[in-house]
Amino acid sequence: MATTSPSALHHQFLTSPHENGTNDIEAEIAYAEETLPNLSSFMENNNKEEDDEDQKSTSNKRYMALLFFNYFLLFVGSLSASLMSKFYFIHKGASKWVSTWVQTAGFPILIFPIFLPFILKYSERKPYAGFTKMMYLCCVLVGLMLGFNNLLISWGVAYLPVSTSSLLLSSQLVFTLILSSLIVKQKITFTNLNCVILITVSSVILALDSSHEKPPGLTNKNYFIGFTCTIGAGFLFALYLPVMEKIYQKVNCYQMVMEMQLIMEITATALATVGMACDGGFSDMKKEAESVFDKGTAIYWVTILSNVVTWQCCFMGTAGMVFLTSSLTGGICSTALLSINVLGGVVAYKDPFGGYKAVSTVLCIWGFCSYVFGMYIIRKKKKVIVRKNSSSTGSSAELIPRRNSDVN
Ligand SMILES: Nc1nc2[nH]cnc2c(=O)[nH]1
Repeated sequence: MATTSPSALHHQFLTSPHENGTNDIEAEIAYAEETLPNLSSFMENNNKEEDDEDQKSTSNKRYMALLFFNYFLLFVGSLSASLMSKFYFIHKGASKWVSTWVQTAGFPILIFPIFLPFILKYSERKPYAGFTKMMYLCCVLVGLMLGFNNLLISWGVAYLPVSTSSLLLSSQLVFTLILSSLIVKQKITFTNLNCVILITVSSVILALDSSHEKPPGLTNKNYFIGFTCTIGAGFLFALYLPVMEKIYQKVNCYQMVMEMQLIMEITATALATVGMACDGGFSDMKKEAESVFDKGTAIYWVTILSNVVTWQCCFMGTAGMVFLTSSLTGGICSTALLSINVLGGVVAYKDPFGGYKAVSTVLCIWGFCSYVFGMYIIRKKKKVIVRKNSSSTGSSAELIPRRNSDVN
């Protein structure tokens, strides 16, 4: 526990970077002071909180395991959901409502991570303990936003070639950078700007390469609808991420993130179910299964089930990434995967792979790796400063405010 007063520690902490010459860290700390004017009281609270298990604190033993698990879910979920959605459309599936509904209809899977730890007495916390009415309301509103996003994505995918929709969707990264700087005060740094530019350029190259893939029957009206819907989805997803980060600032346990996700997905599924019921989606599904899908009824249902499960992995991974890192990192990971999904198409469906796609993939991997490396360096520098301060003051307190946007 700290033996020096928080304000003295704070002062000493702010002066130490000069000795190290680590000006970027100094700027980040000054920024933390600006955005958290009551830093001394924050540090007192921080000390009190030390005993509580904060699963998003990077000093938590299980942080890295949870981070890798969520990234694995996002990676596998995004790649397989994109391949399975494509499989549905390639084999004559055509309902926009069905492709919207499958994105969140896997919400019952969330019951396992939410209730099993309590039932098996692994955790003493009762599911939904500590939830306020406001939190429920926020989850329902975010769920509606997610439901509209899924609907817009389905309209975009139905009308536009994959290349065009992936180009338009990559605009979500620029929106995410802007909206997260407004909503959660995400700092715009060289590292994140460089990554946003490289991944956006990578998608532009990809789209330019395959712009000739425009289907012959696509009318101007449908092109306009697809274009507007995809840009709208990019904007909604870019809003969804920092809004989730804002909500998670009040949360320090992963289980609560899954509980919130369950409410959001039930709301999004309810929206899609109403749409399905009003617009003949359920009868479309039956008709497609019995006579339209060219791989037969059994494979149709397997495709629907695979879509449900893979989309679920994708959303669980996204929520976990935003909780453990930040909305911008979550957005970067999701958008970088859009380009990687193209490689999935090359391997699974023998899509052509030329020079443009190769350059695009290299840029995307470069942008993503340089971002991860930049984050690693910043964390390492911060650890050194904290250790120096701890040894010179005898304090064991974690002096850097644990605010994800500052780090990510
Ligand atoms: N708009 C949008 N919706 C998604 N749903 C899952 N991933 C994404 C994404 O990257 N963008």
